Amino acid sequence: MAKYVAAIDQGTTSSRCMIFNHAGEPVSSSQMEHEQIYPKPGWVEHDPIEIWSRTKDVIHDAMEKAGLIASDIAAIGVTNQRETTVVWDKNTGQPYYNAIVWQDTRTDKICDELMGDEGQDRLREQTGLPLATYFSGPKIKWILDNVEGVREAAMRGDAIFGNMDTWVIWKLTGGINGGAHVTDVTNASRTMLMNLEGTQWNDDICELMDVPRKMLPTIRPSSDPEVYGYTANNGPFGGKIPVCGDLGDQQAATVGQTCFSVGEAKNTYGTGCFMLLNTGTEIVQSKNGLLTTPCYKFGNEPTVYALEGSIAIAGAVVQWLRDQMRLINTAADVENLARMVEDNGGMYFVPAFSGLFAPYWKSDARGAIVGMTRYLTRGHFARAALEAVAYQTREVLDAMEADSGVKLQALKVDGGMVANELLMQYQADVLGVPVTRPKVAESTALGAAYAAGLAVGFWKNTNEMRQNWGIDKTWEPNDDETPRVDNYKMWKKAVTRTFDWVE
Ligand SMILES: Nc1ncnc2c1ncn2[C@@H]1O[C@H](COP(=O)(O)OP(=O)(O)O)[C@@H](O)[C@H]1O
Ligand SMILES: O=P(O)(O)OC[C@H](O)CO
Repeated sequence: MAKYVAAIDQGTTSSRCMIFNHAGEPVSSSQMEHEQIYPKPGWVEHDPIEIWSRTKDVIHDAMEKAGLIASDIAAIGVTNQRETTVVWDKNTGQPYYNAIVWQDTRTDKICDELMGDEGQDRLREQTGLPLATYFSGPKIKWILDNVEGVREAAMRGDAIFGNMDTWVIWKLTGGINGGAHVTDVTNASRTMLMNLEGTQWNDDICELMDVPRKMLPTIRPSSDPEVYGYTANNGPFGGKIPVCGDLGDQQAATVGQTCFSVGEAKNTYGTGCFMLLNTGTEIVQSKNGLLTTPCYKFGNEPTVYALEGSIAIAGAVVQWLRDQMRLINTAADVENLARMVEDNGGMYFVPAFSGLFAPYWKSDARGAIVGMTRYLTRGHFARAALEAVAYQTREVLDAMEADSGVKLQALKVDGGMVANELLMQYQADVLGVPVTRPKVAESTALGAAYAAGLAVGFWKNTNEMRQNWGIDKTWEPNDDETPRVDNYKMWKKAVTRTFDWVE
């Protein structure tokens, strides 16, 4: 009897393989970063071949560390950076172009044209999303319009599209030898080509964006007892295992944090930062700049939806301080550097590197550092960068409370940045509610494992998963009102300085 479930988490910064036992505890883990490619200002790409190669490496490594073979694994779940777009030749397995990453802003003109006179919310009712560079539909159009021969190949049925979930599942289940070309409702929705209601491709929007319908994957449940496909004997797991869980990474973290009831929310601090609030089977349209998105669909049960506050730059600002500014050597160093100063010294850093996402949706905003004086030191840069993550989260939480009428009592957090204790305390101070980190902070991978395990009966129901959740640490808000009131007011003022920058 297989005692474990494997999860592959293909994130913006790295790819991970984690193996969990029935108690939802990680028994093995392996992670590798991949290259971030910046060909022009505002453009961000990944190499899909490098990503698949890293994925295979982390699978081998995680299996080897735990001394496991394929028959020990009951099921595999995949979770992924959402929206990032790959178009490849199904006969050769070769991508026609690098993956265009969710943060990439090259489709701003395409989005402007698509808006026409109707504005940013033209497709919001059907898709739950504003027209923005973030989503895959316009990225597919860019590849079809700009890479020679791809449109013709798509018309012939040779060029196929996928987000990273689709790419990884296709590869895992055999690739050119009959790999499954599938996605799940959570990922499909982020293309802007899917109807929220009914969770099917919308032919009118496909036509509007000039995307041939036949290049799109089949939309399946996030946890699918019918199984997307099986790993090949000569694949990285070395044997036949059902691949039957697929969730966008933010939805996976919501599942991993066991937010199964209406009104439960989590916030994940990775490259970006994403807060999701479970709204049940009801589709709640946002009036305050949030997204409406499927949260998960388990088998034949109805789709559960969420309100989402997406922040483009969170951990990415720390990477930028490390890789481009060379202020720190490792991401973790940012905490010590920030602790060298008492406060932000009046400096506010709005990292609108990819424009501003929720709640503003301004593609033409760009980053700004304001309030600078000669008093400031390197420590203030680190401090202001971390504070920016906390203020952006407050903006999203305010919007979520306004949209849902739910007053959050505590915030469940996870992701790479929650190792940063200074940030977590400041987050509690800015929000005025406790912030809680679970025992397993890799909620994203755990959520993908839960989706796959549920499909094969490894976990019987969501109650079993809830029992696995436990608290590692809680940060209580400080009594001092300054961060909540005065600093947040200055942050709001700083944000306005980034608007309308791109001509
Ligand atoms: N101790 C830390 N303090 C602040 N940021 C951190 C810390 N550790 C990691 N990070 C940031 O967290 C991000 C990685 O988190 P992760 O959840 O793995 O992201 P992703 O899923 O987007 O690849 C990186 O952007 C990194 O800069
Ligand atoms: O890779 P992450 O964790 O920053 O998540 C990226 C999101 O899925 C983008 O929508």
